[in-house]
Amino acid sequence: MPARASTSNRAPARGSGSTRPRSGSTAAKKRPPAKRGSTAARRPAPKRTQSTLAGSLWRGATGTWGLLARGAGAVARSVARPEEAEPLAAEHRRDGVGLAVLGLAIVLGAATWTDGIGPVGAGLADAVRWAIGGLTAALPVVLFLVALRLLRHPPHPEARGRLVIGWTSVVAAVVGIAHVTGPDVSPDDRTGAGGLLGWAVGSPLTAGLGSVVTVLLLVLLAFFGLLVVTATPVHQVPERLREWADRQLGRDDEDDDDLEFYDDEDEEPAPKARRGRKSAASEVQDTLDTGVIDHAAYAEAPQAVAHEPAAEAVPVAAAPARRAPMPVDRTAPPEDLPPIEEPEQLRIEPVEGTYTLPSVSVLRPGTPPRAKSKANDVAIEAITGVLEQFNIDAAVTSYTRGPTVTRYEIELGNAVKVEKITALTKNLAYAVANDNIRILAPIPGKSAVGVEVPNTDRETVSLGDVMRSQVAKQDPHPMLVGLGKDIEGGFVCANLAKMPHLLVAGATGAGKSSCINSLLTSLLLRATPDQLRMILVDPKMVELTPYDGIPHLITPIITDPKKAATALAWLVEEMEQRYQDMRATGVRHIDDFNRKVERGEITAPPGSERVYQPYPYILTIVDELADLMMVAPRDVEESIVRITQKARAAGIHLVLATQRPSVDVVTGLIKANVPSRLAFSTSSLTDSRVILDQPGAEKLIGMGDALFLPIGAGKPIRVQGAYVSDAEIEAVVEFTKRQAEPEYREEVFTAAAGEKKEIDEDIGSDLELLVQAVELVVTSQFGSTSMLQRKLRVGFAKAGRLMDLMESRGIVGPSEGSKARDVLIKPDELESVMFTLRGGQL
Ligand SMILES: Nc1ncnc2c1ncn2[C@@H]1O[C@H](COP(=O)(O)OP(=O)(O)OP(=O)(O)O)[C@@H](O)[C@H]1O
Repeated sequence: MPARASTSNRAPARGSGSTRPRSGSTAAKKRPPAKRGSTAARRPAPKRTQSTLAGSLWRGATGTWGLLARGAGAVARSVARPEEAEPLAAEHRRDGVGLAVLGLAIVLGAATWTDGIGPVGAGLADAVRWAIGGLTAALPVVLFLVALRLLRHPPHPEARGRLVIGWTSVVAAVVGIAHVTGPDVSPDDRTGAGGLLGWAVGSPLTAGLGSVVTVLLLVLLAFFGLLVVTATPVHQVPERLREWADRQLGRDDEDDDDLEFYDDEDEEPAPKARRGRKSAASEVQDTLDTGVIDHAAYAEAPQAVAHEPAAEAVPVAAAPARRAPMPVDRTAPPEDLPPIEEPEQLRIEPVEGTYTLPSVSVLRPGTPPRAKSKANDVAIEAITGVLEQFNIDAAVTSYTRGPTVTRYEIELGNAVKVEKITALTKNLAYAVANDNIRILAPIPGKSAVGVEVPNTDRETVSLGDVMRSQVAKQDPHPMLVGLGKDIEGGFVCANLAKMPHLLVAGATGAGKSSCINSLLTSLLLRATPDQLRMILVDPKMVELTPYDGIPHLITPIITDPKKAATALAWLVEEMEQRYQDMRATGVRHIDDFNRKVERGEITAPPGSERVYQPYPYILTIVDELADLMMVAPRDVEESIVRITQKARAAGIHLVLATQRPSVDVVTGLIKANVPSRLAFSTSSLTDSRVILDQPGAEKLIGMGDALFLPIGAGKPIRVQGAYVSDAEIEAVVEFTKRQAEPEYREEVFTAAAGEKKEIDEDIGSDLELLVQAVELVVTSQFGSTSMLQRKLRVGFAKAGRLMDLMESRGIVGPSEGSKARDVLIKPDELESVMFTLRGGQL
């Protein structure tokens, strides 16, 4: 249990920061024992056999001499080259220097303030007096403080240069001032004023500038020295003084007894007692060496963990017993369910006869989950080892094992910064031998830091298990889909109608297609064609082929991106139509509309030839958004934005998948309107940011490992995607196909063309001329009317009309007098513009 480590425990760890070996045992291993040991063992044996008295004496003398010589040599070498000698810890060297300075303070104090000192001490005091004059009287106090500082604080090698410059300036200024302002002294006896040093600093300045100016300059030098020593820029002086005063006041409240426990100071801030112990001087120095301390955080830290003090932390071995790793309700074993009988969406008539949903028993069960395995114990040991090596007061208190990763929960001791764990990400990854670890600091909703480590023995989550789980059973909504299992082993389902639109993205091979298969299979298990209609867009031509011919389709699977753009335009029209009906009947959601139509509570207005029918949900799945965005970026983006902004109430939902989550595919507008995101493993942090607006997906490990960010959630949840095999898909699809035929709606492709016909009227007989004009303007990126006159051999009036037609279609900007107009279309968008101009035909 890594409760606060004692000083003796810390020593070797500090050593680890130096170039010397970290632990004694390692040091022992690294020293070359073979040389010393073997030499010592071999040498005496042959000599003992032929010894005489004289010879023995001679050998004894030479041996003793040799030993002494080797000992002296070793000491000399250790002083000269400590890194090659028997290691002396940095702490011991610093303690030695501190004690030596303390000894010097005692000697000088005795020599200066008393008579009880011998000739050596007196001589030393005289020499010091000769060097710095009257300031010698204060030197023992200064040396005492320096000794305290050395003994109580860890070294800060990076501050050494600054401190030397600062203190040199201060000392030079003080002895200089003492020389100028002190009594006149003879060159033979400078002991009264600033001594030899004072004379060296003060006399040249006084000779050149006069004593008043010299004193002023030396005061400035002393001030500069203090600024350097305290690492305080001039503009921060008031702030630092205020902080210092605050600390002084705070310290006055503390119990004086605390001061007695004043011991070593270490990087780890300790609880209240430690704060009390800290002298103002040491706090100032901490501030100087480490930058401004966040005192608010410092004060709050003990409270943050007050409910669970470090002393009561559960030892690692007991951790799993203390916490139930899995919530029972969500991980209850899946069970066979009858098909949903009372769906929320109302039936409509197109399917003749009764439509039976496929049974979920068609889907196979997955690997049985395991609450723990040997791999978990090994990982706990590795993580605990890292915490101990770095002397962090924290412990692995429990863990939750998911199908793909296990999350180890680390609880921190008092006043341990969370950043200390996050800074160790690489060391933790090294210790568990996996570079895909993810740190959650903290775990949302918990006072613990989470370390997610991939399981070496991962489990497959089958869609069958998810759809048979209690979570799925409790919600009979036809749009409920099985997503997978979360990190705690709980099943995760999502209602597509509530999302209301979903972006699925991730690198190739990360598990998107498997996810879309799971979504589609879930829907086929739950929704009849009366409840749900689909438009499937599959520009890759292979991914969605198994679903060809299912009765839920409104159109055959669309593989042509241009046709997909047209279908999206139709969806916009359909949405508007539904809105008009809802407005006319005063309902706000398609579910209410359907319910009221079913009950006969609303009918079409008198005089209208229409008969209201319940509307099915419409789900459009685009398997590769990038392909659509390449063909007709503007139209596709516009349709998607219009659908996503309003379609929720109209029962129209989009699932957009892409393996290229770049900003030109998932544009800002699309992102802003598709609030639910499912990110599979991405190849870069940038991609993760595009999908989730935060990092994380780049740390996923593929094969269905995903981060799910549902609408309104701040933090994504980690989910292992459900897997459904091709055979299972085929079985489900076959079952649905036997029930009913798809009823394709021709208007999906003709409606948009019809709309274009109106545009054609506007263009009239000038279509071919306009097409040529657009081609000219877009390829040359030069919107000039006179160019059109020249190249198309038309008159000024005709060229002007063509230009106006182009302006009305957003191809060129408005007229700017005699200047050429701005061309708003790039050459690579030309094809889609032509397609639109020609009324959706090539
Ligand atoms: N949820 C899952 N559970 C287990 N294995 C999975 C899961 N999802 C994907 N895999 C494995 O990963 C492989 C690739 O997955 P998939 O084809 O879904 O990736 P993709 O992201 O769609 O790739 P692409 O963009 O190239 O189509 C699958 O063949 C399967 O073996």
